[in-house]
Amino acid sequence: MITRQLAKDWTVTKDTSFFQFFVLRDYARETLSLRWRCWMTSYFMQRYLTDRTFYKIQSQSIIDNPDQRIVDDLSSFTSTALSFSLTLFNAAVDLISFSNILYTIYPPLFVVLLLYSIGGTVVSIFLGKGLVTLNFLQEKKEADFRYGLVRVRENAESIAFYGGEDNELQLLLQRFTSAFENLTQLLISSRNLEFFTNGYRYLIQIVPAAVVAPMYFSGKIEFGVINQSVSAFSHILGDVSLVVYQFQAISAFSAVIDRLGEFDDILDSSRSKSLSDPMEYINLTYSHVKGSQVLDSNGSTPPTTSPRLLDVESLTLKTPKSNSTLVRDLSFAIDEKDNLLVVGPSGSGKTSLLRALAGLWNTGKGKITFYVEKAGDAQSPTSSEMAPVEENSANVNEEFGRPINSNSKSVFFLPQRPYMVLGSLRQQLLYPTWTEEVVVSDTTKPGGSLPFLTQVPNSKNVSEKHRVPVPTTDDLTQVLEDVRIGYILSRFKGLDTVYEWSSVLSLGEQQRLAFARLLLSKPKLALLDESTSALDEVNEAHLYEKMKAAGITYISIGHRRTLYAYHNRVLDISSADADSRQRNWNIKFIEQDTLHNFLKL
Ligand SMILES: Nc1ncnc2c1ncn2[C@@H]1O[C@H](COP(=O)(O)OP(=O)(O)OP(=O)(O)O)[C@@H](O)[C@H]1O
Repeated sequence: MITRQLAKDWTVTKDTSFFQFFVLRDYARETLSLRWRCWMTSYFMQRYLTDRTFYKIQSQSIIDNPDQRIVDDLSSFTSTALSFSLTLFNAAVDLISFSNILYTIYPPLFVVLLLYSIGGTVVSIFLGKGLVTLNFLQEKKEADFRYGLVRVRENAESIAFYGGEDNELQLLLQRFTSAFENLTQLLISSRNLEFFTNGYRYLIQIVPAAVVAPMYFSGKIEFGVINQSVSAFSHILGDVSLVVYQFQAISAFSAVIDRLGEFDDILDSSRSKSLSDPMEYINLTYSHVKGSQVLDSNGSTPPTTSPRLLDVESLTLKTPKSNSTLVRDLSFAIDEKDNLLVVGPSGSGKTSLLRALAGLWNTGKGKITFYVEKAGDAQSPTSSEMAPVEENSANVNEEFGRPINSNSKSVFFLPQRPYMVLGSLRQQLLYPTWTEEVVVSDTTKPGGSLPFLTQVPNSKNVSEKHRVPVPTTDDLTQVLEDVRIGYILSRFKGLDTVYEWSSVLSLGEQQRLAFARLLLSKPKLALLDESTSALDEVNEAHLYEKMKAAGITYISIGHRRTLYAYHNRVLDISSADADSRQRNWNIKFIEQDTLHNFLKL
């Protein structure tokens, strides 16, 4: 009795262990897939955020929804690729084991089975050939729909002010309907394929028994061989019919591969050359050599002996795709403490000039040279201390003569729309000069970290890369006082609480926060695109005074007359005439008298 109970227990334990094996196998597969995804995600993200590829993709609308490709496609690629490989491996082992059995019993049965499966595969491919495209479109449409919802969340206040809920609802419904219609097509195609697959699966079940039974009745084989042949037959049928049985999953997988392949090609091409690949381009360089100080009667070069910061030579700037000329043959130079105001009618190309200076646009021709260090150099010496070494072309792509990453912290750009990062107030202030290294804890190892994410080569290491000490809490508090938004510290309970800053701060406060970043970063040259447009004149004057006191030279774009008071020259760009070869700009010194007249008007 006891022995029987023990034997039963042992059998139960044995069965349980057998099933535990499957649990462990699935766990191992999922873990492997997760790690693979982790590596691929950091690999794709790193290339996406290098060389401003994200900007090129977005501004030139090169591919749809890169975010969805990084999140969803990579996830389903890694998990499906692994489970397919295991399925293929199992099928191969199964096929080898059972082919021999079936072939020994009755070779023609084996041949019939092979022909049947080849025929089935051809018909499935024919019936389901539209599924890949439909799956590709489904991914795109679902992502478009989700992006529409994200935009509503991001622009909640503007939509609420406009009272645009009904329009938003219609736009979102359009996107959803489009996804729904495509999914309906997908379901119909899948249904047709499924009809065939079911027929294919059951039609042939009877064949092995029907073929082998007569052999049993004629005494050629034993009864057990019939069962053996049926079992071997169905195993081999499953193995050689993988394409037929899994066609829907395979078509979804190929859609994912197509989307990722397309994305991968874009990321690769962006690395080797510009995505637009024009014949002519603007040559942007960062140099350690002091610029020559040629005096020019038209005011494009100031008569000073201060160190040179920027040279713009014969710059003709065009829009990226339409190739229409915005600025023709522009030349000017900026020395230290030489503050330039850029004015002109709306749409004349003022922001585009800044885009060219930042290296975001290179369509056109001419040369831009910054005489400052690029990011990652040792702590900046003053310009007068700069050694007259040969031109620094380290950040210029030799092959194509284009900047690889000229995001020098000696030159600081403040864009027209203030940008608030996701995070705490401290992170807002440290952005973009300092950043904390990403360390993601590995839940499988207490206190461990995932190696793939921490080894991203591009992640900035504060202490080594910038060698400028990270501002302390006191520095951050002080700079908030300097830009007159010290009060937000008590309102938002210190520097380390996380809010949706673009929603809880007014536009003017966001602009002052952007100036706080600038003052902390202490660049040599700041390029400001209507960066005080939301501020009152008193605050505007205060911020310009702070910049001057910090020894920052600046180029500003703006429409306000009050801005003339903080600049010594003005570059006036007029709208370019497509038929004319004349230059459409002029540059003048701002005389105090002229200034007073202006301000009086
Ligand atoms: N990505 C783009 N592709 C093609 N054309 C563009 C692109 N971005 C802007 N433009 C066009 O380039 C022209 C100049 O734009 P830009 O933003 O430089 O004007 P702006 O002088 O700064 O105007 P505003 O004073 O209104 O800000 C505009 O006609 C604009 O439509």
